[in-house]
Amino acid sequence: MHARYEIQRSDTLGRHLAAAKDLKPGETIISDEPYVLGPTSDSSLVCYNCYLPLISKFLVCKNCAVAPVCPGEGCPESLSKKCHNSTECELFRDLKLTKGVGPMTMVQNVGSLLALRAILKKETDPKAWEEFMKLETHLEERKKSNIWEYYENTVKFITSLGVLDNTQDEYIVQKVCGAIDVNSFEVRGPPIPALGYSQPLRGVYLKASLLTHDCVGNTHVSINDNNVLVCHASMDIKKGEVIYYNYTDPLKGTSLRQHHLLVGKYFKCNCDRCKDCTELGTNISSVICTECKTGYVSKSSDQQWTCHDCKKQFDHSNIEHKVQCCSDKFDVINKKNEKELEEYIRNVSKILAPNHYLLLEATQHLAGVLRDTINREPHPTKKLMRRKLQLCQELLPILEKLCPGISRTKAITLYEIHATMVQLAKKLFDSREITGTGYMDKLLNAEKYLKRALEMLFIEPGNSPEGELCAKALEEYRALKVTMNNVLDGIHAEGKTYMTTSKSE
Ligand SMILES: C[S@@+](CC[C@H](N)C(=O)[O-])C[C@H]1O[C@@H](n2cnc3c(N)ncnc32)[C@H](O)[C@@H]1O
Repeated sequence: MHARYEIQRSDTLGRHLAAAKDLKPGETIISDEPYVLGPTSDSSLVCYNCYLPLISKFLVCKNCAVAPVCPGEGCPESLSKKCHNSTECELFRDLKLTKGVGPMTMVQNVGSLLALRAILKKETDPKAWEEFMKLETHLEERKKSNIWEYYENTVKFITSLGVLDNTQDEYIVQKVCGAIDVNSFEVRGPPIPALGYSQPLRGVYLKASLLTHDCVGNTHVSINDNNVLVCHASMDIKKGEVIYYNYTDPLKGTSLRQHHLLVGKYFKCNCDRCKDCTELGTNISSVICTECKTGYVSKSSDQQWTCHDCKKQFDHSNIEHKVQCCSDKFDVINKKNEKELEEYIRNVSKILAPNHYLLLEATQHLAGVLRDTINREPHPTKKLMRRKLQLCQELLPILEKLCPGISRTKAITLYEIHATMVQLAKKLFDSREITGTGYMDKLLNAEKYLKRALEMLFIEPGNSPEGELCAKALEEYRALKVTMNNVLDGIHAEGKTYMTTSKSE
């Protein structure tokens, strides 16, 4: 395979990746095995082998007699990744024999397992360790912050094991913790049986850790069941252009994204979106002007809140207090309750710009609640379907701007639009509110959304929720084709020919 990227270095970005050739959307740029994988630093006890939570009982690995593992029959067969592998097991056995390390020490230090595993690679994979130690750590900034103190327990624990051999133990352990914090990716843990969710893990990937950030990325990253990270181009990337990955949530406003980057990654983002107070015309952080009542008030780079239309300037504490009140209100409402979400949207729409991130978040929750109701009820109403469709269609143009090209949230939104269009069209046809031709028009329109969703979902790993959605969407695509043929047959049976009457909805 020809190299798709090259490593470059600049004063502002440090080491980063640039395209070594023109890259097409969906093209694989990086495929990367984890250097290290493990529980987060604030994790409760999990099995060292499969990462399922150990709630009240656990066994100890038979060989090393140190690592806490699943009780009963052991780890589920399907989770055969063996994260507590034979190399680690032997190292732990040595620690038991030479240092008297017991299982309770490991139980108490599950939050330091990732750092310990990263350090043990020094012996087992010295070349990778060398690369790992070159990662950005921001050690000087960390020394001056609470994070240094936060990791003191990890320093104590690892030092007590005697796995490092010099007086620089504290420095090395803090450096390892810094490299993990600055460079790790969130990895989905195994689904917890009966609960249906997974605990997040963290993984460091040496190649992917060189991806630099932009609030509008040009890549799509997924991590498959074997914990292999795959980075695809999400749009056209020309040879020589920087390859970006968005470290933050694209549906959050600039202040929140910048705070996240500053606190967790130690830099101030200066991308085009961050420099534009309208955030690419979305006004995702803006409020409605109380002076002219129609314009949007946004914060410019000089921290001044100004109405784009009437130019009135507002006191920052006043606006920020208003937004904070809307955010506090959102925190306390029941996000599974349709009425509460509708009321919240109605109330804050009087204060916040229509695409404000708080409204987008409420919209996403409400669309999810409506989806569940529509799929659960035997006879969901058209009103419910139309409302869900409206919410998803409001979200789509924002996603097109903030996540151009291939995007997971966009794929899910497109899929949901298609699903509701199909359900609504069937209901209208069954109640004879539309003719066969009208039904066909609506199905063709839904098919366009489904095809776009599928184009994006195809690159998702098989066993991820998105991969499962891809399989479901493919089934529904086949079923849609069958329905369309049946509808066409019905039209022909009436002696008519089908000619589309609408372009799109
Ligand atoms: C995951 S590392 C990326 C590789 C890193 N540049 C290096 O030299 O090893 C993340 C760090 O890269 C730097 N970085 C990434 N994106 C940046 C950006 N858009 N502007 C400034 N610095 C950035 C920051 O120092 C950040 O903490």
